Amino acid sequence: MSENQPLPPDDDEDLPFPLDDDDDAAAPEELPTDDFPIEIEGLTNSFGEQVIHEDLSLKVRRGEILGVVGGSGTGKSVLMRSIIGLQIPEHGCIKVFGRDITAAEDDSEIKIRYRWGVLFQGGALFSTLTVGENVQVPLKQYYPELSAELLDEIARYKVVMSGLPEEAASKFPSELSGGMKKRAGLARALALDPELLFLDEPTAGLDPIGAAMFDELLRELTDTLGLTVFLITHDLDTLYAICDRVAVLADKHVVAVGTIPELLETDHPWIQEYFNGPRARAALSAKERHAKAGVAVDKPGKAGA
Ligand SMILES: Nc1ncnc2c1ncn2[C@@H]1O[C@H](COP(=O)(O)OP(=O)(O)OP(=O)(O)O)[C@@H](O)[C@H]1O
Repeated sequence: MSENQPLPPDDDEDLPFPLDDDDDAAAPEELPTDDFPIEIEGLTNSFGEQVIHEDLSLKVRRGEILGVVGGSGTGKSVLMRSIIGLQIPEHGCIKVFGRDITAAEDDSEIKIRYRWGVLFQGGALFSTLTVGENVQVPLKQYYPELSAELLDEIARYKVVMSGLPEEAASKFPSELSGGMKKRAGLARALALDPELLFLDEPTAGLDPIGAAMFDELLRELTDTLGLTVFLITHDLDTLYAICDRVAVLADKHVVAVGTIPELLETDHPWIQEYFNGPRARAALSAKERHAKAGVAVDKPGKAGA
């Protein structure tokens, strides 16, 4: 750990884990689970007069990568923040692993945070900490008894798991490329062996090859670790390549959720324009080209890798 105190993240004000010293937060709890680790019912969110969500409902299936799409400003990030307890909704119920997140009176009451990992849009890495130290932050918080050696070892393991060379653990965020930063953020999101992963536009700003490699990694990790993934994206290639289902936000709620062929059967104008536009056709034909070249296998994610 650097002697410097961590400064707030350089590019996002949010943290994917609490920084309070609540000892209870580390206590493992047996919580009821079912086939929907996330269940949202009748959600309403507003900022002043601006209503973002109105009567929004959505269920996320265990083990799926759910793509979340919608026009700019439709409230995708606000929805994610609501699920992880950073945005208190006006109305509605959000259950994560069967626990009503909205019923928690304060942050420390949300004791299931260790079961999810978050990669915010900008990565939100501590700029004064190395990548390895960034990964260690949530580990130290939830497992303060871990030795420095073990922390180092776990952090290196997560760094490599995220597709970075081991040496990257000792680098500072400013020494990394954009793609490496995303992977470093992913390593930190995976620090606590989460069951749920929240990703806000993870491939934004990456070149197409870097984005495809990130997609491939994400699909592999999801399948290997049995993750459930809530993935906000504008990237049509990502949607076609790795998402099991896609939820569409429009008109203040989820207007449709399903596989892309199922979405195409709806007559919602935004869905038709989005999935039938020239960029969508290009993404689809790229996927088909990969399939013809023998890259595709039975899982959706392998096609576009
Ligand atoms: N803390 C806040 N205070 C006031 N308004 C907010 C706040 N956070 C978000 N908003 C507003 O809520 C709306 C939805 O924002 P959000 O970031 O969820 O959109 P988005 O769908 O993720 O957009 P994009 O695709 O452009 O990232 C926007 O109009 C935004 O200005």
